[in-house]
Amino acid sequence: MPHDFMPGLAGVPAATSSISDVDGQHGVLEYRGIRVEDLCAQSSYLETAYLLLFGRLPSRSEFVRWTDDVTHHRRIKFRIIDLLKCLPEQGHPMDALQAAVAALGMFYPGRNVKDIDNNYWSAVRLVAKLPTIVAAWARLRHGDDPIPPRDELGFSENFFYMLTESAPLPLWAEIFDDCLILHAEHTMNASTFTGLVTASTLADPYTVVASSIGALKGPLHGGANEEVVVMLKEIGTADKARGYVEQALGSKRKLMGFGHRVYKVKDPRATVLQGLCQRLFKECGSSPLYDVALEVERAAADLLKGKPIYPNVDFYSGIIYDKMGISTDLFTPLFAMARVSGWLAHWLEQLRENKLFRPDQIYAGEHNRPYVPLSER
Ligand SMILES: CC(=O)SCCNC(=O)CCNC(=O)[C@H](O)C(C)(C)COP(=O)(O)OP(=O)(O)OC[C@H]1O[C@@H](n2cnc3c(N)ncnc32)[C@H](O)[C@@H]1OP(=O)(O)O
Ligand SMILES: O=C([O-])CC(=O)C(=O)O
Repeated sequence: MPHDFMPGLAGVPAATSSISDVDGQHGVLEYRGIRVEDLCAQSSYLETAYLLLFGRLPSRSEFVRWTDDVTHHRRIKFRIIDLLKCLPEQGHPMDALQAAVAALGMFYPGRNVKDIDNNYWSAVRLVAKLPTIVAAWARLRHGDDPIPPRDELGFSENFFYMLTESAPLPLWAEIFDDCLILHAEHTMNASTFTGLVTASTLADPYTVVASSIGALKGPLHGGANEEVVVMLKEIGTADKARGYVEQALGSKRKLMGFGHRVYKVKDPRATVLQGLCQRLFKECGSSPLYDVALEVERAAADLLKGKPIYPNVDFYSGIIYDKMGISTDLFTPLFAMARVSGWLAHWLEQLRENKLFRPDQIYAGEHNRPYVPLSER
């Protein structure tokens, strides 16, 4: 049956889902019906991950069990650390993360994705171990030993501890946890769709997550958070922002961290992230990058008048991570650490009524061409 071709599948539903919803006209994002602003104000990343994965907020005892399970699965096998040691230290951390996650699956080879108990433990391991892999790689590439997790530290606190060998200020852990909540899920984005296609072949969840990590890396998707800070540093000072934006738009270059397939207003996550920037700066002093970013947003609003192109989630997140001393090339791995719960929620949902993804194409090539032997070409 012929259908209209929609480049980039824009507006084409790829699944029926009850995990999250975006109202792109009004700038509303809900996870399982709860607004992200409310989750940031009242929940934690781990509780939000449970909500996404299992469809509702946990009871007290469920939350204790989930937290204990994740906490006790943070360690990674020394052979994963050996694998990371073999990778080129100048390589991108997203590639190291993807390789390590794919390799994790070799240690936990349960192939039966219909086994609900096995699936629970796969979700626990992936949520628990991604931060350990990211922190281990961040240290190993500089010749430092990885720092093992500490069970008495919360999810975000422990990540900072594994990265820096010291627990963060409580405010930093709180703000970082909110960043993870904001990045945890976002309907049928490119990396979730990638994971869903992989899931539909009944591949194991480590392969699903490894394929999603690959899609997240690109600069049109999660990789934009790194590009934004590169751009802000290149601009340098707020007074140069307008000229930069004029030049970029004049030469049809995209502003990184702006625009979205679904949002036709400012991404609500960008607004929350700005609030987090302000809380952080109140305690730790301002960031010149933030002043440049505000000016870029102002200039873009003037120059793009009439076009629905506003800051997205990637615009302000890196400014927070940069202020916390995290290297720019770790920003997209931080996104993956958070988004793994969304990817896995979609994996579990897909398995409930799986149908292999196998879309069609419109063939635009030739037919019946003669084969010309090499000697005659
Ligand atoms: C977590 C995330 O993935 S959020 C997105 C992160 N990505 C980025 O920030 C990269 C920059 N942004 C973009 O490339 C795009 O906005 C996307 C890929 C996110 C979504 O875009 P799409 O829905 O595919 O729209 P598309 O790229 O076709 O753009 C439509 C129009 O808006 C313009 N536009 C879109 N984004 C931008 C931008 N960031 N800067 C300038 N112009 C833009 C395009 O040039 C195009 O203009 P035209 O109609 O005059 O040719
Ligand atoms: O929804 C999208 O296309 C991209 C996005 O914002 C996300 O994945 O968080």
